[in-house]
Amino acid sequence: MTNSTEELIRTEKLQKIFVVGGGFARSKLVAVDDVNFHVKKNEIFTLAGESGCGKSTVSKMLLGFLEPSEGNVYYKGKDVANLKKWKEKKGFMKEVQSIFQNPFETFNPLRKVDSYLYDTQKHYGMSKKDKMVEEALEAVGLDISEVKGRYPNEFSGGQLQRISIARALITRPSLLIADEPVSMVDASLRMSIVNLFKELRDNRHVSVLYITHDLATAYYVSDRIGIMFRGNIIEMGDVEQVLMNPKHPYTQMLKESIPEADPNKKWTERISIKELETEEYMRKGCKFAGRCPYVMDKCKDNMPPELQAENRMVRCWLYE
Ligand SMILES: Nc1ncnc2c1ncn2[C@@H]1O[C@H](COP(=O)(O)OP(=O)(O)OP(=O)(O)O)[C@@H](O)[C@H]1O
Repeated sequence: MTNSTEELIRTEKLQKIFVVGGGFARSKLVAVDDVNFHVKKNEIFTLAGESGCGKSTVSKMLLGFLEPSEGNVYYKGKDVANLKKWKEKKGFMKEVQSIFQNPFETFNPLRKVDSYLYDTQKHYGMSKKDKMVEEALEAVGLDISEVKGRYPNEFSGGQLQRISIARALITRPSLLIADEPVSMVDASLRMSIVNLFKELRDNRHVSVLYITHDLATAYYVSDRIGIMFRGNIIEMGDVEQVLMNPKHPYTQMLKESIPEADPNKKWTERISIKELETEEYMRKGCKFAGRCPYVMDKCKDNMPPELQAENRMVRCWLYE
C-alpha cells in the first residue's frame, strides 16, 4: 500500500466520453474509463499502450487541457478541478510540466530558442540573474553557448527534444508528463533521452509520467508500469513483474515483443488492429474478450474489476 505522502499525482475513476460521428451515426465513445493510478515521488511511471488506447486523453486530463467526464485528478492530495485561483493554477503548472511528441511544435520556428527559454523563465517570475535557463540546459547536457542565437530548425530532433526538456525544467518541476517524447526522435538517440529521465529522477528528484507505445524503452526506464487497452488500465505493477511475468492475456500477448526477446520487434506493428478499435471500445464486457484465448461467458457481459494477482493489479476474470 502506498503512503499517500509519497504520491505526487493520482487519478480516481477517471473517465472521458467523446461523442463521435454525426446524424444517425452519432454515438458515444468511452475513450478512458475508470482509470486509477498514481505517480510517486522519485519514480518513473509508464502508461503504455498501442495507438488509440486512450493514453493521450489521460495526459490531457492530467494537464487540464481536457475536462474529465467523470472522476478526479489529485495533485499532492488536492483535487486539481478545485484550483480556482490563478495563483494556485500557476503553482500547479510550475510543478507539473509537459513534454510533447514533436519538439518542432513546442518551439515557434521564427523565434530563437534561447529567447523562448528566457521568456519561460520570466513568465514564472524569475530573472536572468537566477540562471535557471543555464541550469536547466546543463541538466540535459547542453551549454547555453550551443543554444544561444539559434533557431529551432538549426537543431536535430534529438537536440531539440533535449532543449524542450530543459524548457520544462526551468520551473524546477516535481513531475514531468512526457507524452510519446521519443517517437519523433531518431532511434539511435532515443535511449539518450530516456536515460535523461533516469538522471533527472536520480539526481534532481523529478518524477516522470512516461506515456508511450514503445515497450522497449518502457521496460528500460520505468519503475512501475500500467498497460492500457481500449480505455482501461488492464495490468499495473512493478515493470519487471508486469513485462516479464504478465498475467493479463493481453499483456501475455505482448510478451513476445518484449525487448529481451528481440529488441528490434515493434509492438505496434504486431498488434495494432485499427479496424477492431471502435468495435472493441464499444464492447460491454472485457474489451479484449473478442481476441482472448481464455474467454469465458461472463467476460462478454461484465467488465472485470481491478483484481490483485501476484503483487500487481489485473483486470481479468481469470484472477477472481
Ligand atoms: N477529441 C476527440 N473526439 C473524438 N474521439 C477522440 C478524440 N480524441 C481522441 N479520441 C478517440 O479516443 C480514443 C483514444 O485516443 P487517444 O488519442 O487518447 O489514444 P492514444 O493511446 O494516445 O493514441 P495515439 O498514441 O495514437 O494518440 C481513440 O479511439 C481516439 O480516436
